[in-house]
Amino acid sequence: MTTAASVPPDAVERLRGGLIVSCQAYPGEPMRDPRTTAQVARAAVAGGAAGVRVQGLEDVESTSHALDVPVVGLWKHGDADVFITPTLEHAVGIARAGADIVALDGTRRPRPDGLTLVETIRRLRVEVPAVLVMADCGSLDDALAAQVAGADLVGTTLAGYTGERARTTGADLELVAELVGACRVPVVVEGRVHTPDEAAAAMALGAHAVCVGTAITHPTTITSWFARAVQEARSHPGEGAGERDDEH
Ligand SMILES: CC(=O)N[C@H](C=O)[C@@H](O)[C@H](O)[C@H](O)COP(=O)(O)O
Repeated sequence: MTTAASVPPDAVERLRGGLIVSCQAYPGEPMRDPRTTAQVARAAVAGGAAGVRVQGLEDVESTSHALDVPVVGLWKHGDADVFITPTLEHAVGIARAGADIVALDGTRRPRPDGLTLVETIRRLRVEVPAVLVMADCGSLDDALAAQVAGADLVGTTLAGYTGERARTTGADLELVAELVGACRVPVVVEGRVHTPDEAAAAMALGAHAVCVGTAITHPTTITSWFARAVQEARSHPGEGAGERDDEH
C-alpha cells in the first residue's frame, strides 16, 4: 500500500486531479435501485468523472461491473454516529463486492464492533489484500490519525457532521487547506461542493480529487433548490436566491 516514498496505487493515481461523482439514492427514494445507480454512474463517466462513489453491496456490484473507472464503495448502516462502513464486516463486504477503494468512517470515534481504525484497516487488508482505503474524516486530527492507521486517502466527507467543525455553506475549504498542508496521503475534498467554481477552488488548494454527490446526482435536492428560488422570487420580487440546503 502507498507510503510517502512509494508510487501511488493505480486507482489512486487514476483519480489524481479528477472528479469523483457520488451516486447515492436514499432509502425509500424513487432512484434507489442498483440498475439506476449504475446508469447514473455511467452518465457521470460520460461527462468526465474520473471515478464514482457508490453505497451498498448491490450498487457496488452493479457499478463496478458497468464501469472501467475506480469505484469508491461504502456501506451506510445504522443510526449510530459511526454509520459509513462502520465495521470490519461491512468493509470486507464492500471490498468483495468489487470496490477498488473502500470508504469508511475515518474519525476517532468508537466503532460499533469495538475495533480501532488501525485494526480495521489491517484486518481488511488480510481479507482483501489489494483493496485501498479512503478514510472519511471530520477534522484535521481525524485525518492525521487515519493516515497513521494506514489509510491510502483521506476525505473531508464528515466535516460539519461530527461536531468537531461547523457545517460550512459549501465545502470546508479551510479544512482542505489544513489537510493538504499536513497530510502526506492524498486529500479528497467531499461534502457540500455545489458548483464547478467550488470544485476548482478546492483543487487550487492542492486537493488530489474532488467528490461531488448531491449537486450532480440527487435530483430531489437539486429540484428543491430551484423550486425554492422560484417560489421566493414570486414572493419577494427583486431579491436573490437564498442559501442552498443539502439535507436529505
Ligand atoms: C455526510 C454523509 O453522509 N455523506 C455521504 C457520504 O457518502 C453522502 O450522503 C454525500 O452525498 C457524499 O459525501 C457527497 O457529498 P455531497 O452530497 O454533499 O456532495
